[in-house]
Amino acid sequence: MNLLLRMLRYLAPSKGKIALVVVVSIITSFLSVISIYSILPLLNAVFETGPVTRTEATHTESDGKSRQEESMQKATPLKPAIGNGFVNFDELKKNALVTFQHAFHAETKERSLLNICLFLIAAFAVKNIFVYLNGQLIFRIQTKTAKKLRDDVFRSIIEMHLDYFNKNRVGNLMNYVYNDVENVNASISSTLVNFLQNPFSIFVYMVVLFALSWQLTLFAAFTSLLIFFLIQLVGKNVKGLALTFQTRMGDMNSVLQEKFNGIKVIKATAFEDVELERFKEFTRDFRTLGIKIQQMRNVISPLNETLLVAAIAGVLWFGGLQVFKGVMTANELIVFAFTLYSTMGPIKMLGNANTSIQIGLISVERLFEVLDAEAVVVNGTRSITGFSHTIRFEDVCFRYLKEPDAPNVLDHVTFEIKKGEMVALVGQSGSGKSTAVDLLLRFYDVDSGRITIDGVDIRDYDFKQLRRMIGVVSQEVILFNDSIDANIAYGVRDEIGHGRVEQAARLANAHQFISEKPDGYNTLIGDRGIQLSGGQRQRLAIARAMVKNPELLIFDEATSALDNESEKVVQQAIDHALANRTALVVAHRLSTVKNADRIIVMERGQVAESGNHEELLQADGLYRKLYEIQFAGKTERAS
Ligand SMILES: Nc1ncnc2c1ncn2[C@@H]1O[C@H](COP(=O)(O)OP(=O)(O)OP(=O)(O)O)[C@@H](O)[C@H]1O
Repeated sequence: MNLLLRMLRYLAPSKGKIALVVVVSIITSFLSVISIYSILPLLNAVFETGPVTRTEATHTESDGKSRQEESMQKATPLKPAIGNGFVNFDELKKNALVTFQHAFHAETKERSLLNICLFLIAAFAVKNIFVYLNGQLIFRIQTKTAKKLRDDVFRSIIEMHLDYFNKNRVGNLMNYVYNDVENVNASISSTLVNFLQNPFSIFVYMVVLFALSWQLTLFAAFTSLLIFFLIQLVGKNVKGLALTFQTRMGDMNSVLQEKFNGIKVIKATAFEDVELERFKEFTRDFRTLGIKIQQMRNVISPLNETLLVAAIAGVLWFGGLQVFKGVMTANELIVFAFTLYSTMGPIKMLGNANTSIQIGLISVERLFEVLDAEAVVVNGTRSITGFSHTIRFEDVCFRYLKEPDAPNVLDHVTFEIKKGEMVALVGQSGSGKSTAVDLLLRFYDVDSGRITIDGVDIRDYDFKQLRRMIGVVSQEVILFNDSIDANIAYGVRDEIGHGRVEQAARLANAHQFISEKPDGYNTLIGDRGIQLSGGQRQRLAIARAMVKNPELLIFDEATSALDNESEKVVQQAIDHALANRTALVVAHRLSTVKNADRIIVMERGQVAESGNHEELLQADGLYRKLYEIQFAGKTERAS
């Protein structure tokens, strides 16, 4: 119930349109009845016997009553009313027919026939204009609601703390934004059609059916229910299989995404044939399932038709008997069959509505879970655009897993970065260097201790402003499929001109290679910057960090090795970037940090030692060991 109420809140901005749907639905339903009912005089006119001459027509007219009217009176003798005067269907039918008869009356029978045909066209045309109008209205309502929901879900996901993305697979998140919203979209349309539009149609069709013959209507209702029940029974099996098919289809998408993303590894290991064999196995299963579904569908279609024909035959048989008894005319039986056929559509939709609404509700529940997810990293209110003195880690402890026996990834870490200093974090892989950076950026919050900027806990600051004053070059270079210019100016495009972009590119040693590209700064670099070399990608990442002239530069050095030439150019770019700037460098190559004001050596989440390069070499501790390992590696490679 709560879910429905919340969904109604999403529909609230469209309440005007929803009211319009109701009005248009009522008009459409009445037009449907009028258009169907006009068939009866048409049939009466056509099935009147004998050639019609003008004299005859004039003669009948001079009698004050047309032959058609007479025959109609004959064909529809007064029958007893149904109920206790609530609805006198016979009167209703007779009046409707006489009204139509008068409306179409003309000098000749041919002319009357033409009038009826023209009216039929006009009535159906007007009705269909309203049907179109309703379709448009409903589509606008459902897409407006789905758009708002999709925007909200995307906002909610993109604002989520980083750990949320560690715990949720990308495919799953994409599912929320695409499939779940799509399900809700379909469900809204189905609900609107079924609860605003179809009830009116069914009601007026029912009135027509009862007016024509209440006995036949009851018989038809019983037969149809039986047939629908049988059809639903078969349909259920297909639905189950179709769901499995959809899941497999989703699996195939994930497999393809993974394989194409990892195409380099596949090629480098010459694994194409193995992957092809795996894929063939997958498509084999896929095909088998497809055949099963199609087999059922192929059975269902003729089966449904046979059952429907059986229902219609039943109605015609029962109706025929009514005609023989003189309870209804043959023409009325034809109109009855036509109306019954028109009623089937809305009733069938009503029957299917439940499934669509249930699927929609499951999706709504999942989406509201995303929307309700609480922020683990709570934003502060203090504004920050720069700092004057010190950034301090004060006895910081942190662990990713919050179980009591999980080890601390950072264990009582204390160090500081003074304004203008370059501080380096070094240590073996997994010692907690990147985690310290992530805490400073408030991707996560410390478990105990605190990080301060100019003495203020960073949890008090607005974290978006905090992040904006920090330029980050991370290990993994993330570029977008856009121009070089847009990639460098990412996030600050509206604030800076091309001059600043070029200046940053020069600082990052990137200007030259950019200028050599055919479109210069407007060159598109492909998905994830695939059209650039590793070194070029790194230099663009440096330019991106430099372009905002950050108060603090965080440099998480890439572990992937570049060739000597690229390494030299990238190192130069790093040196330019670090000059005269407060910087925190996570370094793997100790050559990068020789000039650092302070080097913090991390070991298993703790600060093992700190000092400058010379001091640490002399201390003869972990730093010296690491240095010697790297140095030995270099000399080995050189020899
Ligand atoms: N999202 C995460 N969830 C759980 N554990 C994590 C997560 N990220 C890192 N860790 C663990 O935390 C520890 C510290 O990782 P961190 O990335 O900070 O190390 P690092 O010193 O930067 O390593 P490297 O030099 O290899 O980049 C490692 O043991 C790692 O496995």
